[in-house]
Amino acid sequence: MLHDLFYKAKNHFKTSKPFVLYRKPSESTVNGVFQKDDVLHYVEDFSKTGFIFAPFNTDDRIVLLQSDEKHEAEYIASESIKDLASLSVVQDDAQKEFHINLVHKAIEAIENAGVKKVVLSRKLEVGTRKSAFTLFDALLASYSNAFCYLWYHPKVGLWLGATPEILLRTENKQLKTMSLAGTKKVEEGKAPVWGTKELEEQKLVTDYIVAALESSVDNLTISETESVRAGSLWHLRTSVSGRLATYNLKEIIAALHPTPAVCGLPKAQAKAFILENENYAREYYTGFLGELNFKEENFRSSNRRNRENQAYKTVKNTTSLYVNLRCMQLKDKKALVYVGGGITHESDPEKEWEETVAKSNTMLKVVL
Ligand SMILES: C=C(O[C@@H]1C=C(C(=O)O)C=C[C@H]1O)C(=O)O
Repeated sequence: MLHDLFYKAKNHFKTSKPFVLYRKPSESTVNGVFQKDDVLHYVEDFSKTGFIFAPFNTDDRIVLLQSDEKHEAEYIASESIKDLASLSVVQDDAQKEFHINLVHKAIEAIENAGVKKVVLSRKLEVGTRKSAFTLFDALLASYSNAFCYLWYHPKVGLWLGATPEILLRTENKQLKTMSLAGTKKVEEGKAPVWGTKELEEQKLVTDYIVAALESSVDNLTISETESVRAGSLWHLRTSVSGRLATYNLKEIIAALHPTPAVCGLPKAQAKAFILENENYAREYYTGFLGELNFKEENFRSSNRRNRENQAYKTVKNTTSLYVNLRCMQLKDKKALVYVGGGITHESDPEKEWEETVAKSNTMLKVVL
């Protein structure tokens, strides 16, 4: 039962032991991975099994939560959670001015320094008395097609999120990823109409992913681009899939992360711009998280005529990683909410600010 899973996680939290609770997009199972001690393990070569939590900056190390115990429970919507109200958050004028100046600076770098796209972000803080578990429950209730999680390590912190973006999924050598970018607010009853700015910035991401995978993935298939809804926002999404020539996760992740959906193009220049000009550390925001090398058992039976019923087992190696977006960190009774957006030569600074405000509502709706 979900109650028992939460109870177990709460005990882990009280005794300062690492755990993660998560539900994959459009699934009803809530999974729990529990580590028995508070050792901080790191990913070395992506060969181990566990739940990983990676920062934006690839110079920093990736945390591996060891899967000493795993439990799961079915999510049943709780009656107590009402539809989320629309929000009015007091605007932070200083942050707005800083962000708009930052966007201007990026547009200058795009016009003069050969940068094509850079994703700029900020962190906002709001007080909250709600517990991490209440917030996670609200995420589960509100965002059924997102990857919802609550992650804790006493030596790292407490993070929650509801992300719409897959970094990659592998099932043995079969690989799936996506290019997700471009943002529009949902107007109920209306289909989104995309402008060239969004179409171009999303295509940059698709082209980058295809180029990054081309040499190591066979039968690369690229879907049509479609509009997908994430809470009260629309995004553009193209799915990319294929078969890995050799199973080398380290190489594939290094080729993909950080994609221009969260960093920019060219990658090194955009990353340098971000690290130099955003006035805070992203930490795990725009990093990635999820299951690494989980074993999935499949039972198949072949009942040919009246022969003996042979059941046999195949074991699949699966990895499911998500980009850490629409997320927050809980610290000292405060929610630190992280939001950003892609800047191109067509960006309007005021609109870019508004886009970050709209994205912040995904978390603020459950916090406030
Ligand atoms: C950077 C964020 O989102 C990313 C940027 C988007 C954009 O620029 O339109 C859209 C989806 C994500 O790829 C965020 O949510 O903070």
